[in-house]
Amino acid sequence: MSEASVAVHADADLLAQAVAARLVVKLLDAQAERGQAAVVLTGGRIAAAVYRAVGALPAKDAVDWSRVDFWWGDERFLPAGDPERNETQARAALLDALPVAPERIHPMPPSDAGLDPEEAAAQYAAELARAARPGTAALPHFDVLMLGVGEDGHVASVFPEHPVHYESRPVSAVRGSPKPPPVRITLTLPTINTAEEVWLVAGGADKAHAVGMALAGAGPVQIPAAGVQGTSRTLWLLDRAAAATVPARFRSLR
Ligand SMILES: O=C1O[C@H](COP(=O)(O)O)[C@@H](O)[C@H](O)[C@H]1O
Repeated sequence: MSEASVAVHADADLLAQAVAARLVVKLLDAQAERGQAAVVLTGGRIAAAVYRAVGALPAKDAVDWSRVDFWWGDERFLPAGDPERNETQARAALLDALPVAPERIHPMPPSDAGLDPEEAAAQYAAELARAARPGTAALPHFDVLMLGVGEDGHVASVFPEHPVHYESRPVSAVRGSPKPPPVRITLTLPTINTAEEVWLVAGGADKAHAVGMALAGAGPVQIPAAGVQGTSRTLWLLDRAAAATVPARFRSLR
């Protein structure tokens, strides 16, 4: 497990551009090492800005997008194509414009697929297991997993004090989400923490309290972002407003 590090950018626009540039480089490095790459996408406002920024980068054409697997960290359990789905957002902001391999896009099941949320979560866990190295793991290798951070400190759809914290399966249905919509599907924190690199991306003053609490060592049940650690790297990517209460010991890393 890795120690957290923090990078701060002047504003949300520069943050999105910097994360986009990092993502392209990370995918290039992964493809150079492994011949392919796997990224776990997130949802929310800053994520959409990052996806748009990737789409605008000339260097994106250096990535072999047909050898990138796209997974999701969480999903709002809504019908296919609903604009509030994280999948719909990522497709519109980036994936539809890239030469991706359709079979390497792995959205979480929508609510109109004939499955209840628990069945949908189990189906996603089975899809992850199929992509794992046979006999060695229940999950694929994730080169980078991106997370937004909620004002309450939630990551993916792991919310403060929610029973999902006690779920032992790798993917969980979430009922009674405090943020709409109330039904969701999420990777659990132990699953998130199998990723090689986890990037927590947050912009705006409304995120400052949660970011500060997480980096100050809050408990993960109270502030789920505090429970996130990549196996090689845990990187907080912030704008100045979101970084306002980052503890002093991280300041030299800015
Ligand atoms: O509902 C969700 O919210 C968070 C954060 O979204 P933001 O708009 O406040 O940045 C997001 O990371 C998560 O994937 C999503 O389902």
